Amino acid sequence: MSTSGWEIRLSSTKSIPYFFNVDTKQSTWEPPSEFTDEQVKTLPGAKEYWGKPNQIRASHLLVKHNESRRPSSWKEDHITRTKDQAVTILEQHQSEIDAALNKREKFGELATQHSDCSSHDRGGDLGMFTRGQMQKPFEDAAFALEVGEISDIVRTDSGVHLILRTA
Ligand SMILES: Cn1nc(-c2ccccc2)cc1C(=O)N[C@H](Cc1nc2ccccc2[nH]1)C(=O)O
Repeated sequence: MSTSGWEIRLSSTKSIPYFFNVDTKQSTWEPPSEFTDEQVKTLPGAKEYWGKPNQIRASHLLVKHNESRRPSSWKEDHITRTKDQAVTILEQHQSEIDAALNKREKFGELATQHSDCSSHDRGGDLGMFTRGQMQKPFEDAAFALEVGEISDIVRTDSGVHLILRTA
């Protein structure tokens, strides 16, 4: 598979890298599936985004509760569920993901439908981040994951999360 015409650009709204083909004008958030990791790293623009040391990429599914730092979201103006109720909801999502054939796909579907984070419309994708950018419990859990791995339930001031490391 030729990588000709493909490059990595930064999405203006979400400062998330995406893949653009200057010849065909195709654009995609994920590298074209036929590209090897090595080919992705040779694309124009790759050095700036994949080259940064100690940078990872992750998606998450957040369920907020009445003690959350900001107990509202795109879904509910005023979130009143308790922390225990939020954990129970997240455990139900965790069971669905565990039972799914394609866990990454199921994770993205559930995050899009149910995450209380504004990243829900990107399947929960938070883009690339380094240590020092996210709340500590989230950072420690995300950096402890292997690429493709999903965390257990993680508690932060924002609520309770499942995290999928994607890069
Ligand atoms: C840290 N972050 N990145 C995005 C984001 C990233 C890419 C595209 C759209 C939104 C949203 C947020 C964010 O703080 N969202 C908060 C909820 C939240 N709290 C978090 C704590 C840790 C990690 C992610 C988190 N998301 C909100 O919507 O109330």
